[in-house]
Amino acid sequence: MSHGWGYGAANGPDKWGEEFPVANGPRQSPINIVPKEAQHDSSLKALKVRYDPSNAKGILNNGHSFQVDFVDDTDSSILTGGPVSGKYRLKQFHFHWGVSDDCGSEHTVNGVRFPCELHLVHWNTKYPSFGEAVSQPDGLAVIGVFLKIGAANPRLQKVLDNLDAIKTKGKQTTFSNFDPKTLLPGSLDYWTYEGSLTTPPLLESVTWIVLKEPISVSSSQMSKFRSLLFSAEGEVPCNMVNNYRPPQLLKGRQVRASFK
Ligand SMILES: CCc1c(F)c(F)c(S(N)(=O)=O)c(F)c1F
Ligand SMILES: [Zn+2]
Repeated sequence: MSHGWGYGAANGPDKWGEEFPVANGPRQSPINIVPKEAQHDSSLKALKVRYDPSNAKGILNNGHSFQVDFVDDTDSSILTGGPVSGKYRLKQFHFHWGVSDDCGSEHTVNGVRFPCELHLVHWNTKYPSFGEAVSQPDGLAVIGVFLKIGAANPRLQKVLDNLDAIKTKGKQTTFSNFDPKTLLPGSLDYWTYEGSLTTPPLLESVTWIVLKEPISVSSSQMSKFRSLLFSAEGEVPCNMVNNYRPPQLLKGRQVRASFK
């Protein structure tokens, strides 16, 4: 590709394989989840997340989404249990969304798309850093949470209130004292499978943990996501919408359920 990857016709998901051949690999993400084909695994543990709000550091428009970054130099914000062994440290969370409420999520359930999907990215502390972990088959664990149109979500609003300050690519601002646990639904029931990053470099290093229960978001809150720009200040404005990769082939993988 002559220019960086993105989500447009010229540089979008159908073109990523030209620069990142792993795009056609055996464990790519996202996938369509078919609950009836997901096997309940009674050996799966309950998901355990403990986050320290003081680890929240900043919020950044990275030109593909926006992310909230966390201090990850201690074990104070970690994921344990669930399908993983050991401790995984929270690095960042970000979202994927559509141009309208009928699309936007990366994972789908029985082919149903949600307007938005939250990803909480954690790395395995058996490795010295995120940078080392991201290329290892057991390097990352990402919790995926669907957002469904309903009542406005006041906890999500605390994040959206900061988007005016990061409208264009490369802009960032401080973001502190926030507990991402407040963005999780009441139930931590999950589906899990072995997959990849859903953006280039598409590394096959992610244990996916997709929560069954969505959280709510209002249509007007969705408009706030769509007010961001892919483009940098001074460039032709390009609305940050449809920053999702469509479902990829399962290629024989098993999806397990933590619940009956
Ligand atoms: C390399 C940084 C990064 C991403 F850019 C990203 F999009 C995802 S995703 N959508 O699979 O959750 C990650 F997990 C991740 F670690
Ligand atoms: Zn993501």
